[in-house]
This record gives sequence, C-alpha cells and structure tokens, in this order.
Amino acid sequence: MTIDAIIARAPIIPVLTVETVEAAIPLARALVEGGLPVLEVTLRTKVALEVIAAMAQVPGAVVGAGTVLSPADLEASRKAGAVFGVSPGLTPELARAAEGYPFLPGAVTPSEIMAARDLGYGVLKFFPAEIYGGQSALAALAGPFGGMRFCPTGGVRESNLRTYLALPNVAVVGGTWLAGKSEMAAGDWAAITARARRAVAIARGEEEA
Ligand SMILES: O=C(O)C(=O)C[C@H](O)[C@H](O)COP(=O)(O)O
Repeated sequence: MTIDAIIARAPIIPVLTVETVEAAIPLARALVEGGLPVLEVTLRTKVALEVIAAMAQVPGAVVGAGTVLSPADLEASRKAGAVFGVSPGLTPELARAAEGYPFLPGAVTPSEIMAARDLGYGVLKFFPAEIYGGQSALAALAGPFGGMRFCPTGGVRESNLRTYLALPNVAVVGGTWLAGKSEMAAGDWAAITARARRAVAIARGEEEA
C-alpha cells in the first residue's frame, strides 16, 4: 500500500495516544465501525508498540505509528506491525530509513516543504496546523506548491474539519478529538464510534458541525 492509497481510505485520521494495551482492540474496532479505519498510534506511551501490534489484528484497521522521530522509532513500529508511519517533521536520516515504506512526514515552512518535495514526498503532515496559520497558510502554500497535498493536524476539530477538507491541497485531516482520554479510560467505545460517524458525516457535508 502506498501512503496515497492509505489516506484515500478515510477523510480523517484519528491520532491516538493509548495508555493501556487492553484499550487497543476495542478502540480500533470502535473507530473502524464508525467509518475511520486509518489509525495513527502515537509512540508517546510505554505500551504504544504493543497497542500497534494488537490493533493490527483488527479486521479492516489500517494501523500506523505516529510521533516517529528517528529511524529507530520507524524500525520498532514496523516490526510491531505498523503499515505506515507519521512524523511531525522530517530529517535526512528518517527519509533514508523510510525509503520504500508508506510515510507521512511533517513540514510547515516553504523550505521544509521544498526539502520534502526534493526527497520525493507529495503528501505532508501540516503540524501544528492551527498554530502555523491553519487554513489561510495552506491556501497560500497552494500557490508555489500546487502539486503538494497536506494532512493538517493540530487544532482540527468537528467545527473546522469541513473547511480544511474543502481546500484543494488538503488530502485528509488528523486529530485527537475522536477518542478522548476519559472515554478510553471508561471504555466508552460506543461514544467513540458515534463521534467517528459524526465526523465522517461532517466531512461528507451530510451533517452540520
Ligand atoms: O504525536 C505526534 O506526532 C503529533 O504530531 C501530535 C498530534 O498529531 C497532535 O497532538 C494532534 O493534536 P490535536 O490538536 O489534539 O488533534
């Protein structure tokens, strides 16, 4: 699978920071059921690699690792079963390690975008989106970087996801709002499925935010 094929599967990538392995399977199932099969599990908890391994068994789930900061992170998450990687940025070492693997690196400034483009990347994470100028920054970047597409993440919510997705250079959006800490702790999977469904409906313009 290419990164293009992966992001084409859903308009939104839930960014998941999961504290317990027990939550992995019900959480992945809840999101797949809600219409969001592409999952980014941040490498920010001790159990993240185990969570990736568990989620990778859920039918329909396309599980990737987030917070990939080094070749070692990439290697470990691949071994755990991640089929793609996401990074808030990009380094030459990371680009080398990710060769031939579906990878979504981050870039926000023109020089960072040019460096990623030179390395062959056509889709980039735009993080933290709201802080780096949000929709107006993305609209401005479409001028010089017409061919590049972005995944804004950081401050994306129900209220603004539709306007982000309406931008021609936005391929998909990411965010943590789909699965809150308290819901995960309480095991309220139905609430997470409902929120995912609602996000998909908003993305399609079938529901108001
Ligand atoms: O861990 C990473 O690699 C990240 O890039 C961070 C996440 O994408 C943001 O934390 C999303 O934040 P929200 O604004 O809560 O949606």
